[in-house]
Amino acid sequence: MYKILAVDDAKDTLLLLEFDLSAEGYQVVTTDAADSALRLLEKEHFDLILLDMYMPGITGIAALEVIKKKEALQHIPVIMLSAADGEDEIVSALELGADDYVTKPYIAKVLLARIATSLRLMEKNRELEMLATTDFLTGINNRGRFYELASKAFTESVRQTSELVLAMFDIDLFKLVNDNYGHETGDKVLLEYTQLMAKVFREHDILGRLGGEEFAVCFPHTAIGEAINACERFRLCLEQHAIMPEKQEQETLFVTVSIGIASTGIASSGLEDLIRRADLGLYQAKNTGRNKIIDADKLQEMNETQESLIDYIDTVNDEKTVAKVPQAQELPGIDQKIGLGNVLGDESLFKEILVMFYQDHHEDKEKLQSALSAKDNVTTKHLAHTLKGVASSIGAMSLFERAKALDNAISGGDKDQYQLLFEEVAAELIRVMAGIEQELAEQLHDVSS
Ligand SMILES: Nc1nc2c(ncn2[C@@H]2O[C@H](COP(=O)(O)OP(=O)(O)OP(=O)(O)O)[C@@H](O)[C@H]2O)c(=O)[nH]1
Repeated sequence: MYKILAVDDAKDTLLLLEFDLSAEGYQVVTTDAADSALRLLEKEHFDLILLDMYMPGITGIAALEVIKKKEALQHIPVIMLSAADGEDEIVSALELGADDYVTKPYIAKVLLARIATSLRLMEKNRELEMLATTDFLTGINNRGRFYELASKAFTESVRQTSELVLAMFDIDLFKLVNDNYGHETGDKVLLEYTQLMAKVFREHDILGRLGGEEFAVCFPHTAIGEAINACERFRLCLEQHAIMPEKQEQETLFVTVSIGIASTGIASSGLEDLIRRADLGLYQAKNTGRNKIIDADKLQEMNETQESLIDYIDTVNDEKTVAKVPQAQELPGIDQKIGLGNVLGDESLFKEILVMFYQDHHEDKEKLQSALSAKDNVTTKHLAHTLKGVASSIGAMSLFERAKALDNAISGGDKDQYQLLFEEVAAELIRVMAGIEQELAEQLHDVSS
């Protein structure tokens, strides 16, 4: 049943409204002043407001202005009730966002018809908003809506100096589910996975599907330890959750998830930075066996400890005797802190890995281009996916982000974007490879000869 708030200083009009609207099946709440109406709107939910233009104290127009400026109220349709001669006021009310107006004394049939039209429009708007903000398969926030809500929560956390945590989730080896059980079962897995998420996480945690099998949760007002516990609970629940495939003859299946987590406990320049760090944790989880949670803040702390250890060793030893890996700025596109951290600070191993990376991937640009030209999405996806993984291991974070964008676009079938995203990957590949070529020329030569 729709609930309508009727605001008018004339008691007889309120009585009439209450009678006419109740007879039509609406729930009616009446009040004779705008300030009490605004208080009621703070406390209760209403589907429509009937607002008299002229009232002592705060006028209807002033109240309308307040309503249309408040995010939580501005979507409620407002029908102004006005004396027949108030044309200028009617125009200003419509300009301020009133949805309609009805002149007094009103004709019940006309008023009811206009209320019905406004409510119908409101429902249509709600539906459109749902479609624009909800993921069609799982019913949770889509990427755009997730970013919008998480950004708001982030700003709020800065204002209130409270901690906020962001976790990125990626179902492990999900491609195999589709390959072995079919796409329909893959969809079922995504749906049950989301239902489990909604069950395990709290109502005010923000859930979103960012694309494919990648999800995120933003935990406002939460300490990192609590968020890790919640994620661990989810990881365990999922691991034990049996899913019935669509084809009955197939065996029950189980999936696992890798999770990267980061908090505002460590200085964050913004939501993007938090997401980037959580993403880094996620790919570390993927690269070190999957089905686990990696706290990216710990990775950072570890890197910082290693860095000070390296600095200490450097000062103790004679510079010439320490085989130093080129510094971060000497290797374009590579964050040495991350790359070195991934091999626990072992510099010579890091060099070897860079050489291997060069050997295995310096022709990826050409390979990607020819796969794209041949419209061979399987090969393009494979190349982008692999590149994404290895780029994160060596700390080539920009390359990682670009390969990931291409990988996601292919998973989402976003064909218009392929060439553009490929060009971004290609440009970064050239930069990273040229840096390695220049700095590690000797090692590359040793390996090839
Ligand atoms: N059924 C189904 N599959 C999807 C959907 N969106 C993306 N996918 C599939 O998800 C798979 C993602 O696979 P990859 O990105 O290769 O990664 P993975 O197999 O999960 O491997 P790791 O992430 O390395 O553990 C691809 O096969 C996509 O086709 C969807 O809405 N439904």
